[in-house]
Amino acid sequence: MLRYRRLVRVELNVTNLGRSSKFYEEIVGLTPIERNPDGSASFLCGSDDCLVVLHEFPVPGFRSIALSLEDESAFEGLHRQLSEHNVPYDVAPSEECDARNLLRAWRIAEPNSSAAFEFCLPRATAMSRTFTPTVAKIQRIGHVVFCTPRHAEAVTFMRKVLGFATSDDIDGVITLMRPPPSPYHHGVGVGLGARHGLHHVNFMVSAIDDIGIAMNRFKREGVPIVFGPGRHPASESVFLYFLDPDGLTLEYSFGMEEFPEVSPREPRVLPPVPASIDGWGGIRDPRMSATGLIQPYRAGSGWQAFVEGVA
Ligand SMILES: CC(C)c1ccc(C(=O)O)c(O)c1O
Ligand SMILES: [Fe+2]
Repeated sequence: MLRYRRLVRVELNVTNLGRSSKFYEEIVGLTPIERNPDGSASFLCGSDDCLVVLHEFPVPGFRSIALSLEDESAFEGLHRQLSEHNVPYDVAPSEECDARNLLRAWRIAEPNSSAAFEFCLPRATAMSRTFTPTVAKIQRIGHVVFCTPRHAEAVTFMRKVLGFATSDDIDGVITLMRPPPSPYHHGVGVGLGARHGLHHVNFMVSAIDDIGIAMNRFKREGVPIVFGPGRHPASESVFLYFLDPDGLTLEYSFGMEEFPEVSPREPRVLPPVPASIDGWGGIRDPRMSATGLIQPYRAGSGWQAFVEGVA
């Protein structure tokens, strides 16, 4: 079985790097650490040392997601899986690994959405930088949810090839998956959508107060709240969704169900009704998850094979 350590990095495309850098630092509460040689901006996210990297790009949306694997043997398992299913992968050059303090990293394109998935092994020596909680006690990047017209096929790929386990399914609408042996209800979600796009990025916070304080901060700062506060019946999380300056949807949540590695409960299929998404009866703003395209990645032709023109 493929064994993952955690969701370690999400890279997003934003149309104005200065504006978004200020937002992700001052409103979301990430710790800026550096401008990268390619001009992107890196932010520490949470006590788990996750990274959010923002790239300036004409079309806002998703660029890549990175999961760390448990150890070298997991790479052998990943190689077997990708080879058996004819999924090409690119190997990170040594200078990229040096810059990111990694032993190794591979990148694939999820075949249905062309979303770039990276798999990496961090070096044992942690980099000398720490997350400083400011406006929210963020623990980690909680999950990334994509949308694609090929929802069922993408779920099958993530289950059969990447070994993700389904925790719950909102019937035919959203499938919430966890990369084993992660205990958290989901780290990746796939939604049915008219576009290959970003649905939202979740930040797991430490206390219910983080949600309430954020709600009032967003109101003061004119940040659009598009859903919540509410509670997800699937993961039991209390949530609050809001928009970044490009209209990308972000979520704070607290209190997510955790699964035991041995004998976890069976996945449920919840009916495709609003009550399956918010037990408190909230109604989503139509702007929620309406913006954000996946920048396609074309594996097999070099580490930086992102398609520059996104339709
Ligand atoms: C509305 C979305 C996709 C959703 C549904 C359920 C949960 C959960 O149970 O935690 C989420 O986090 C979601 O973002
Ligand atoms: Fe979510």
